[in-house]
Amino acid sequence: MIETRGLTKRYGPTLAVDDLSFTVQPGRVTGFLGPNGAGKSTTMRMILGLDRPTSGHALIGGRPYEDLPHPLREVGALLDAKWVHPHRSARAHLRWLARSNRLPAARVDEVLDQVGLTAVADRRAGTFSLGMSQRLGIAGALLGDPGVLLFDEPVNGLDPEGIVWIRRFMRDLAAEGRSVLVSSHLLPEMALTATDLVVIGRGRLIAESSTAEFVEGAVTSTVRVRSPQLLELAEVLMRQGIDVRAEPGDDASLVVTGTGIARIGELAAGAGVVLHELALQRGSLEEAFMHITGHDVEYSAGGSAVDRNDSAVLAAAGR
Ligand SMILES: Nc1ncnc2c1ncn2[C@@H]1O[C@H](COP(=O)(O)OP(=O)(O)OP(=O)(O)O)[C@@H](O)[C@H]1O
Repeated sequence: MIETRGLTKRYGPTLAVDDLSFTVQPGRVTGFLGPNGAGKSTTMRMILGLDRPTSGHALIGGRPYEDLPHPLREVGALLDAKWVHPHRSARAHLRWLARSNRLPAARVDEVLDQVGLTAVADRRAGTFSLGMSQRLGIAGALLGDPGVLLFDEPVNGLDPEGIVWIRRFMRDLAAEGRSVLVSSHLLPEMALTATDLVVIGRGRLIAESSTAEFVEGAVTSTVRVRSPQLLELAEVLMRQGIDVRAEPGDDASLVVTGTGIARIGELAAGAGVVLHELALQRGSLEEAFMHITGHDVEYSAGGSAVDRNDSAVLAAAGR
């Protein structure tokens, strides 16, 4: 389990992480979601003891990283796949990692096999594609067979096959009972990978919930209604306080927001209005996330744009 409580990091005038408290449960893939510059990497570095919090703390299995007697046995991380020495083979790199962390050498072949790199284990890491480098980074994270794993934007730049592999691999790791925290700036990606979400913006917690709940709140559904009695129908719905709008260039249908098809059908029947079509239209996840991260936090001028952005997310998450 990972827990952060009041975690805060200030770099000079920049408040990179602001009073952040969340929990990452075992047996789940938790997506750590936020736009570029939201503070995801900084948070992960603090969890891993690579950066000192200005205040607050992060705990792994109840202890701060620096108090872990055998860190690699407790926590593994993939932060930057390209930090491997380019002239070292994958196997030599992992052997060095195992030796310097007093882990059994036999683990090297096990993790190479686990990530599917056995056949290229003696090739120099500098010749690896990004996907292979990611696998090598993951092999390193798994050497100590840790219960907690952190992945920083692991699918960035991967081809579709690599993306599918990583998604499945993370889910398998969680199914083994591990706590898996994976960062991304893409909601659609997280919706396919994560069971839970921790969403941050400008260093602050915006939502902590199951992915299903978050997506449900973020995606707006509308209903398209076609009727030969459109005006009467609009009046019936508006009398109930239901939001109705016409689509430009389409005078045969209405778009209704904030209520389901059953209620619209019942209200129409009650008023004797004939319907030709009732169609539920779900907004896409891309649209939802555009709405949520409508402003790039790093590059927006002043604070107000970000505040609007944050409140949109709060509304979307029903908080
Ligand atoms: N070493 C540092 N010195 C100064 N500012 C930093 C440092 N590291 C991060 N920051 C700033 O802290 C904020 C959060 O950055 P961070 O990299 O944690 O965000 P992120 O969510 O991981 O974004 P990205 O997806 O772009 O990596 C940004 O404003 C960034 O410029």
